[in-house]
Amino acid sequence: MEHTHKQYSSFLLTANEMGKADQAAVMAGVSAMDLMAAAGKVVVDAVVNRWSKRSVLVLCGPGNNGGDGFVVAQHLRLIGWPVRLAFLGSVDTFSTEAAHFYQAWQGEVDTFSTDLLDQTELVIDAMFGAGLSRPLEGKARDMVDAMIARKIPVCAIDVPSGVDGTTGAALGLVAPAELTVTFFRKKPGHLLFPGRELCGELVVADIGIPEAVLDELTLQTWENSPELWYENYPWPRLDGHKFHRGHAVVYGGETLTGASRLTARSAMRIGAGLVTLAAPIKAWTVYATALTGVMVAKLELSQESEDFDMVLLDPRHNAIAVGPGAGLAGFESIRTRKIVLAALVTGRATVLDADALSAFASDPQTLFDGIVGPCVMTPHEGEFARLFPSLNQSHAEDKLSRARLAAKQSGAVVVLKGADTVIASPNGRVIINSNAPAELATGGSGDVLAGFIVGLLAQGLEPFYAAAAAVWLHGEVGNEVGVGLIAEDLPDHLPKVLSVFKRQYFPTKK
Ligand SMILES: NC(=O)C1=CN([C@@H]2O[C@H](COP(=O)(O)OP(=O)(O)OC[C@H]3O[C@@H](n4cnc5c(N)ncnc54)[C@H](O)[C@@H]3O)[C@@H](O)[C@H]2O)[C@@H](O)CC1
Ligand SMILES: [K+]
Repeated sequence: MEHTHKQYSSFLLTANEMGKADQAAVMAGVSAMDLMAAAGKVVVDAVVNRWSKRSVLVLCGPGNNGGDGFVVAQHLRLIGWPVRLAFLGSVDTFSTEAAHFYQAWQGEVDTFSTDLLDQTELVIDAMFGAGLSRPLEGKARDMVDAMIARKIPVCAIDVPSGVDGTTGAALGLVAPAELTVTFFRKKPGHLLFPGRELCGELVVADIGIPEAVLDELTLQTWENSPELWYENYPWPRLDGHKFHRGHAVVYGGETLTGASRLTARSAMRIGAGLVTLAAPIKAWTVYATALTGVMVAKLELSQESEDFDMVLLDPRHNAIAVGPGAGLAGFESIRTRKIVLAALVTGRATVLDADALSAFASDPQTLFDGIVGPCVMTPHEGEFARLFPSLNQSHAEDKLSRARLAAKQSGAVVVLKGADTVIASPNGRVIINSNAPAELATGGSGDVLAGFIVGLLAQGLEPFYAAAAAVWLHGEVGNEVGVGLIAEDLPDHLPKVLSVFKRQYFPTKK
């Protein structure tokens, strides 16, 4: 991805990068004082937009987040809101700007005590933002404890205090916000759980940092959005032919035949020109009866992987998916491994999901060594832990870093699934997805995603974009179907979602 203007809005900045953007803005002539004044002002705008006049307690911490709090308090006071302010720091260690707004505050500065919550209807959480380095302790912790117990509505500045803006981790106790106002761009922690949930509604406001500062940063993280990949999206061409739209091959297992059928149907729906489902002979009739638009190839007993090789001899078969329903019981595991390695050795674009990943739990390196071409792996957390034991959750790495390291280690694009799916490329670029509804967490949903990815790979989209586009469309279809969703609905509602997407991004295309 180049740093084109179109992609600017989906950039995500870590706390460190945000600091650099801030410095670059100051170098470009924007005053730090103006930035803090603007930050406070946009928070007030968002507060007034959401709540009617009520008694407010502004909790200010020792850094610039606290400085923003002083600006907010003063503005709210000027428009007639009852405001009290408590400060957990010392003006002597405040930055010049924060000290300026401390001086400008015309009200009392109360000592930091939970008694202040008694007459409070709204808390402005200006304790810690991007500078948080450890869990809250002492008075700050007691305050958060009391805020949680009393369920007082909170508006957080930048992040709810205690949330790491870069990783979304909660460093200890956090009072969830109803509204979080952040500046310039989102941070990964606004999208990654638990941070995402703790933020409540998120408002991203302009505070006068020039867009051009982004050119000075080497950014590698984006929020998933069609902005990133729509220009590459493979729409059917009028002068096209089904062979121009690729030919996906999906391996179907012997027992759970529903999984790979969903994958094959999804690959068709997303526009693969042709789809062949290759299945062991025992299950062949099931597939042949159930599938209409999808061709079914027979893999003879005991020579399934050799027959699979034969299917792949046809150079038009340009994308392969293995995993959904592939099988792990007894010898099936060995067969699944052989099929995976047969797919990979062709060097063609391959999606590996579910059993294709778990089959290599005992020696993941064999799998990684086999990856010689474009490959997308789509583990959920359980599969990820089996394949990357050194990166699993208990090792305290955040989701972003784990996905990034896994992609580097394996050489594949890694789609680490969940409510906050992360798509990582071996070259370090990462996209966080944010449009998936809870309804998508249902059996078969992953099989559909694998089908969307392989269908896009068949049409020539590069793996990182194919994964991102598929994950986004999967989320959109989930939203379209909503409550009561079952996986079968997903491919069949895709046409509607695609036509909305097409109208929005390609208004002139027929
Ligand atoms: N980046 C930007 O462009 C702008 C940022 N602004 C604000 O500045 C904030 C960042 O300011 P800072 O870098 O000063 O960081 P913070 O205000 O988050 O806090 C930093 C201070 O807290 C201390 N600290 C960290 N964790 C602690 C803990 N658990 N217990 C006690 N003390 C702890 C640090 O030692 C440091 O003194 C942002 O979150 C935002 O609210 C705005 O003022 C305007 C512009
Ligand atoms: K905060």
